[in-house]
Amino acid sequence: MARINVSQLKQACVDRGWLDRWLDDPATPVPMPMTPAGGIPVNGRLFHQLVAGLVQKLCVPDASAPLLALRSREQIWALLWDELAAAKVQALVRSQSAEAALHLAEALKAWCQRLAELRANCPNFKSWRSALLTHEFDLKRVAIQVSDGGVVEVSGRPDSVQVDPVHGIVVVDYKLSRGSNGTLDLLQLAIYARMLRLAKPGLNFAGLLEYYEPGLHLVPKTEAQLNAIFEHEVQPVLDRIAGHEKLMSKLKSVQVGHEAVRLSWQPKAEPDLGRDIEKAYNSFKVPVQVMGRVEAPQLVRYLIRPGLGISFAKLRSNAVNLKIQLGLHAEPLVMPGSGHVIFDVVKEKPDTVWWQDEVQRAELTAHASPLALALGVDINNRLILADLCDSNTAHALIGGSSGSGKSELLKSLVATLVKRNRPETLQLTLIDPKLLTFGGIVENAYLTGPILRDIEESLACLHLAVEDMERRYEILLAENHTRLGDRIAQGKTDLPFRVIIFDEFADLINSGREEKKEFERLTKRLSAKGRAAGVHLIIATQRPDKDVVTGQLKANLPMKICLRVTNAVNSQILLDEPGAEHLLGRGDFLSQTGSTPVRGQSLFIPQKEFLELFADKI
Ligand SMILES: Nc1ncnc2c1ncn2[C@@H]1O[C@H](COP(=O)(O)OP(=O)(O)OP(=O)(O)O)[C@@H](O)[C@H]1O
Repeated sequence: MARINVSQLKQACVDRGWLDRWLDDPATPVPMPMTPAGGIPVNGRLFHQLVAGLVQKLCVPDASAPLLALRSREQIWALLWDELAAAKVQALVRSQSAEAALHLAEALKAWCQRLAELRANCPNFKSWRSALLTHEFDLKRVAIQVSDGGVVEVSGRPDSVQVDPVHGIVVVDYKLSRGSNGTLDLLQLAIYARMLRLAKPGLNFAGLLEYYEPGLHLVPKTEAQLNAIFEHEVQPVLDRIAGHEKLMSKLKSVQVGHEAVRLSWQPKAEPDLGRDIEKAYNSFKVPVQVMGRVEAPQLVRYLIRPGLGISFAKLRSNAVNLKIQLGLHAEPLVMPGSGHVIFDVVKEKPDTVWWQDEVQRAELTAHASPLALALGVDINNRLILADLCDSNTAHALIGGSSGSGKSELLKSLVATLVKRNRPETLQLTLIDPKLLTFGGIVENAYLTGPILRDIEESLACLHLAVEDMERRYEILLAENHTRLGDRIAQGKTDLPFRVIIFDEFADLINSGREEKKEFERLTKRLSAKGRAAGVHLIIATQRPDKDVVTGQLKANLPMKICLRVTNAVNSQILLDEPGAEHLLGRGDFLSQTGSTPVRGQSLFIPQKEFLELFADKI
C-alpha cells in the first residue's frame, strides 16, 4: 500500500517533478526546497517546542487551581517565560542575534494572547482541554480513498485542534513566516482537515493558519474551501501515487521473479530464455549473467551483465549467433543500458495494448492537463505521456513507413483527446488525404469542418488556422490571459482548444516549391505561437526523408514519434539517431519528448469503438 507523509504530499501537489522523483524512489529522501535565506531567522521549530511544552503543562488531567486560573496574556506569558522560554530565548541572543530572540519572544507573546482569547470565549471553561482540544498529536497512517477504489495511507502531526468562537472546530497550523509559498500552507491545512474528518467521523473541521510574524495574523478557511482545495489539488496526486504503486507492485514480480504476471495488456506466456541466453553466450566463450527479465507487449527484454573483461561489442557481435542457437525468428537487439546490456527478443506475435484499458490508468485520468495524451506504453508498462500544453511537446511530428502504425497511432491520440474533452473545449481539424485514417467520422460537434482531403483545401485550412490563432491572441491580450488553458479553466468556452491533425503531408510538400514554402511558413507560425493560443499541430508522414522532413519543420515540431522506418537514414532524420529501422511495425515506436528516445508500443482502438466516441456528438 502506498504511504506518504503530509510534508511530502503537499510538496508533491505543487511540484510534479518532485513527485516523479519521489515515486521513482521513495526510500531515498528527496530534499524539500528550503525557505529562501535572508531576513531574521524565525526559529519555527523552537516556537513549536515551547508552545507544545506549555500546552502539555496546562492540559494535564489534574491541573492545579493556579494553572486553571490563568486568564490574561500576561499571566500565561509569565508562566511560559519562567518555566520554559527564558533560557531558550537568552541562548538565542548568544547563538543568533538579539533580533531573532526578540522575534521569537514577540511571537510567543502573541500566541499567549491568542490562548487567553480562546479561554475567554470558551463558554464552560473547566480545563484547558475545553479550548485546546488536542495539540501536536500524531495522525498515523490515515487511509484516504483514491478514485479507483484503492487507498493511500497518509501520516502527519497537526499543530493543534481548537474550538474557535467564530469558526467552530478548527485544525490550526502555526507559521512563523509566510515564506515564499502560501499555497503549501493551505494545502497542508486541507490535508489535515481531511485526515481529521476520516479519523474522527461525524466531526467537521474548518482550518486556521496562525501566522506569527511576530504579531498574529489569522487566515481562516471554511470546511468547504478546504474540501475544494483537497479535491482539486490533493486528490489527483493521491490517485497518481496509488496508480503508480499498483503498477510497481505488478512490475516488481515481472522484473525480479520470472512468474507469470497479468499486466493490463495481458501477455501470452513467453518462454523465459534467461538460462538459455547465458548458456549460448558461454558456448561462444562470452560469459554473461542474466540479471532480469521484463516482458513488454512487443518484446521480452533481458538485462545482461557481461563477465569481467567482456566488452559490449562482443555481446553485440554475437547477436546473429544467438539468433541461431536460440531458434529466434528475428535477430535480438543488443543495446547498451545503464550498468547492463539490453537484449531484446521480439515476440513472434506481439500483444495488443488496448486503448480502452490504458486510458483508464490513473497517470492519465489524474493528469491535470486536458490535452495530456498517452502515446503508448514503455518497456516497463508505464504510460508514455505527452502534454500538448507543455512547450516541449506542444506539437508533434510522426514518421513511419507504410504499415508501421501511423494511422492507428493518430486514431488513438484523437480518441484520447475526445475522451478527455467535450466539444465545447476541444475542436479538431482533420486532414486526411489517404481517406482511410479518419474515414467513418461524419459531421461532428468535435470537428471544425468536414475532413479535408485535397492539397489546396489543406493549405487554405492552415491559412485559416493562422488567422484564428492571431484572433485568439488579441482576445487573450484584451482579457489579460497568457494562455488559453487559463481562460477555459475559468469556464469560458467560446474559444476551445484546437488540434490540427494532418495525416500525410508529404503529398502537399511535393506538389510544388511554392506549396512547400507556404506549408513551412504556416507550420512555423502555428508552432511558434500556437501553444499559448491553444492551437496545436500533429502531423504525420510515411516519407521521413530529407525533402519532406526539413530542418525547419523538425525544429518547429518539438515532439517526435518515429515508428518503423525503412532505413537508418530516415531514423536519423527524424530522431537524430539510427535505431527506428529495427522497430517491429504495428505501433512499435521510439518517441522523443526529452533528450533520449523512449521505446513504446502504441495503443490500439478498434474502428467501431473509435467511431462510437463521436457517435452522440453530432
Ligand atoms: N498499436 C497497434 N496494435 C496492434 N496493431 C496495430 C497497431 N498499430 C497498427 N497496427 C496494425 O498494423 C497495421 C498497419 O497499421 P496502420 O494502418 O496504422 O499503418 P500506417 O503506418 O498508417 O500505414 P499506411 O501509411 O500504409 O497507411 C494494421 O493492420 C494495424 O491494424
